[in-house]
Amino acid sequence: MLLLFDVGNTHTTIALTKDGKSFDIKRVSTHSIQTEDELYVFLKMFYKNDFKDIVVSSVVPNINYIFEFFAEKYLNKKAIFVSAKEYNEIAWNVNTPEEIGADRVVDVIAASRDYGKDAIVVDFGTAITIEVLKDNRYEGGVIIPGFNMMVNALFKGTAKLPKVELKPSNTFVGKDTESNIRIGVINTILGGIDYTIERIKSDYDLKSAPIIYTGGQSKLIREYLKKDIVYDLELGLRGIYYFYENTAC
Ligand SMILES: Nc1ncnc2c1ncn2[C@@H]1O[C@H](COP(=O)(O)OP(=O)(O)O)[C@@H](O)[C@H]1O
Ligand SMILES: CC(C)(COP(=O)(O)O)[C@@H](O)C(=O)NCCC(=O)O
Ligand SMILES: [K+]
Repeated sequence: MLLLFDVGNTHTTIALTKDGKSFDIKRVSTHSIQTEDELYVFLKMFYKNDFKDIVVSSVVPNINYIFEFFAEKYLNKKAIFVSAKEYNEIAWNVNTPEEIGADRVVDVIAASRDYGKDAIVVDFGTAITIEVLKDNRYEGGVIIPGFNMMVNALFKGTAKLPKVELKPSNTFVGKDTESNIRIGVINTILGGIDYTIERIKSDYDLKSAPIIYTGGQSKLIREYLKKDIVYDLELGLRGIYYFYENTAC
């Protein structure tokens, strides 16, 4: 069994898998991961199996050492970390491939493996990212503040605005402060993403490319997705598995 970690700035998704198709998933808050021994105790509560390898997609480098210590101490192995430069089935057509967040790398790997050589991926996490894949070439993308980040920014940056609960609104004109914020934080961003995707489609001739939404917060907007959008919550986990298959096997 393989143990996969998708370490995001808010949550870490832990997944046990044999085949990269089905996953036994647990979610922890990333800041709760403090030592390799605590991680071991936590994992033993949920998983009885032994782990063949651990594969980590991390965008929080200052806790990567915990996974290294865990792998050495409890598996007598080296933890495997996702990075663009080690995956050569995709051309990383950006200035500094080593700079691409591992979560974006695995989204792109899984998109190319499961949806074809062209795809547009939107990952709704702490930050929202858009990835452009054209002819199996990663052309780069977009980074947008996440919904919660924007609610917090308005709350911390003003005297009177409250921290509102995230709920999309089906109107574009708010009648009270909360709905004004919700429309500003969610509806305008979704509209901006739609506009950006239309521009990407015309600039890169990607008119028929699949549009894939993923990430913890995509659950929030699922009922607002247009019919031509694919909702794939396990995209990144499959990408970690494909990375392992391609680089460690
Ligand atoms: N099941 C959920 N329902 C609603 N919001 C969620 C859910 N899971 C995560 N979130 C929110 O989405 C944001 C980040 O989601 P997540 O994908 O876990 O982020 P990251 O990968 O950046 O750690 C956080 O603000 C978190 O509170
Ligand atoms: C943009 C991100 C913060 C998103 O991470 P997340 O919201 O999943 O925590 C992450 O992909 C990252 O740190 N990227 C590095 C910069 C780049 O990809 O260009
Ligand atoms: K993410």
